[in-house]
Amino acid sequence: MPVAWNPQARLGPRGVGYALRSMGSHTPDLWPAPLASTAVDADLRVPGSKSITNRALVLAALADGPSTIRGPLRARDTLLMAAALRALGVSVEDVDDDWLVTPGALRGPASVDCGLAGTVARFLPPVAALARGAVRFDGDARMRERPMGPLLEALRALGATIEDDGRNALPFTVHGAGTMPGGSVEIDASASSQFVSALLLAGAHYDDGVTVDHVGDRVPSMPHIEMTVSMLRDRGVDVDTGEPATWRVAPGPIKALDVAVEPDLSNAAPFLAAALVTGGRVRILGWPDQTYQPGARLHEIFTAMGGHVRHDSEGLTLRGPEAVQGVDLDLHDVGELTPVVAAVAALATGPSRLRGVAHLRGHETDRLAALATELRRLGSDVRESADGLEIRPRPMHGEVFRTYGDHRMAHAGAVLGLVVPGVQIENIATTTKTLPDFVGMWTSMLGREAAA
Ligand SMILES: O=C(O)C1=C[C@@H](OP(=O)(O)O)[C@@H](O)[C@H](O)C1
Ligand SMILES: C=C(OP(=O)(O)O)C(=O)O
Repeated sequence: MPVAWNPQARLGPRGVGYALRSMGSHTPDLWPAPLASTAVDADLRVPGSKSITNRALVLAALADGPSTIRGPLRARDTLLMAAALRALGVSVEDVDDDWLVTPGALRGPASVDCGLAGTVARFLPPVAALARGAVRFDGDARMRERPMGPLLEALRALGATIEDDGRNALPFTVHGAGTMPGGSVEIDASASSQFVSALLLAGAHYDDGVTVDHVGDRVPSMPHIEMTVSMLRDRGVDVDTGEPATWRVAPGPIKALDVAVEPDLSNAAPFLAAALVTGGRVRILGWPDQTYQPGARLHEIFTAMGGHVRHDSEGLTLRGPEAVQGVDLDLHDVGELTPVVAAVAALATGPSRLRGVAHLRGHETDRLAALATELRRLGSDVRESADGLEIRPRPMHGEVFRTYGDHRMAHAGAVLGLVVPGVQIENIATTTKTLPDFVGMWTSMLGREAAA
């Protein structure tokens, strides 16, 4: 019989009692999350960053010559981006593990499937406005609900013709005229930093460039905008960030550039969390010295939760503590880390407050509602506020953990399943959005064969 996990028990999450779990047959769409029979001890390499790969693809498509993207992520979000660029007339060829991107005249008619990728849905309409012809955008049912309005309005103000059904959301058609006037625009980017990144990525090809003024509540995920600015500057684009909440991209060429993609540090989060909650050790190989990825904050966050983190030339190593500590954190800048941090918080010895992340309600699912529901289902005491979660750890028990088509919900469930017997994750395949083989990596981290 499965035993319940109890944060108050002195045994702590490393207790051998967790190791027992029925290995019987399971419903095909439910993945029995493996328990850690001992403290995790592993060295891992995670695939390339989604955010860097998709920016590199867009910039290579707009560049003045061919670019090689080394070690790109090949997962649903980036394969959709590559397919969309091909549909627009760009050549994206596989060369061993790399992608060779050769720009072509952007043209419609074309159809773009955004799937559930915010980066595809937000970064490509400003590019499609530069194409000659009609470019139709659509995506998964949930992508039709994710915020798009401020970006579409901004593009219209900059000279684009966009036809939609009056909801200012997917599906819509961008009628590209081959050129875009550009200029200055105000936008409320409080729902997504991707609105700003999108305008900056294409803006150098607009006749007057683009000046984006954010008006509204603070912009989330600022490191992702800094990543955009830095990748533009690496390609010779003049970006002025002198005034707060204003970005100006001067018109001009985007230089072709060969780049190596950093590992995806947000996807490293569940693996590092595995060391934290089992009192083990995980090293992520090739952790960059300098990065704009939000995962850089994991060092500080997991240290605050009791982990011992060391970054050296080999990678980033996390050693788990005897007991995980609760935290009070503003995750506004690094919202995509929230699901995994919430899972660890539910396994802590004290309460946690995660705040500043109202924009997560517009992500792959309403992540605040989803986390509150699923953590409660397993036994936690969770209070959902407008912009965050308060989590009071309680003894947890095995249950179905629903993912709502959200890869990071699946990561959160897997972390819980390491120490809570009997957790079954619905639709683990949703992890392929940004990681081609989460199950394989997870089970090999635990020294097991993949069973899904
Ligand atoms: O630009 C990017 O690559 C991203 C920006 C962020 O979006 P939001 O600002 O909408 O949170 C982040 O959550 C997303 O995973 C990736
Ligand atoms: C919010 C996320 O994705 P997207 O790029 O689809 O917005 C995410 O990966 O956590």
